[in-house]
Amino acid sequence: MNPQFEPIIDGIVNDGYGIVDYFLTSSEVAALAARLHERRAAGQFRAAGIGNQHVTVEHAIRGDEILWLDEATATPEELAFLNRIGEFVDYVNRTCYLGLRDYEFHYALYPAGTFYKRHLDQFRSDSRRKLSVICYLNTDWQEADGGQLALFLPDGSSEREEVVLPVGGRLVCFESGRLEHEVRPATRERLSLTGWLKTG
Ligand SMILES: O=C(O)CCC(=O)C(=O)O
Ligand SMILES: [Fe+2]
Repeated sequence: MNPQFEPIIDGIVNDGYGIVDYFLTSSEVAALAARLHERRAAGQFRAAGIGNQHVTVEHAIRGDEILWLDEATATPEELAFLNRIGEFVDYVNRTCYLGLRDYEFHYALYPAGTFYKRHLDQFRSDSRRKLSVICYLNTDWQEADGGQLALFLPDGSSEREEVVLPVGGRLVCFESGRLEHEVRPATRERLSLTGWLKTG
């Protein structure tokens, strides 16, 4: 029983999503946010696209800029993050038999006023993404800053909305093929590491 991993799994099983605060310490959040800003200043970020076969940039759907993490060029704090995710993957495989084999993560930066409209994370042509994981890298995020992640949870024949503030160090996880969600606009830049735990 892992005190950080177990509540995430419990949340997914019981509520349709898992959430844990302080997955990252405030110094880890600050270090990763600093790496993000350095890499963006170095021109490594690109506007995020839609789709996986024909990728297009559609600002009316999503306005974030992203950079995929690559172990080969990762800094110590990025490697520490990926290793922690690797431990979570091993834990999920020991306790849930999802058969996860791989994971991929990108930094995301939403400039103030940008958003990501309601969507599912699984591609129609590729169902290997099993769990979506988002870890926020914001310092001092307040309710008035906006930028909520809204989760649309099935509730009998209708649905219920849960909103999550992108507080630094907080991790949210849900089933990629099941849970529709959206990112609401914020009044300030909104930072995260977002990724997918995949089969095959
Ligand atoms: O940043 C978030 O809260 C969610 C991001 C998201 O939905 C995605 O990148 O697919
Ligand atoms: Fe998403």
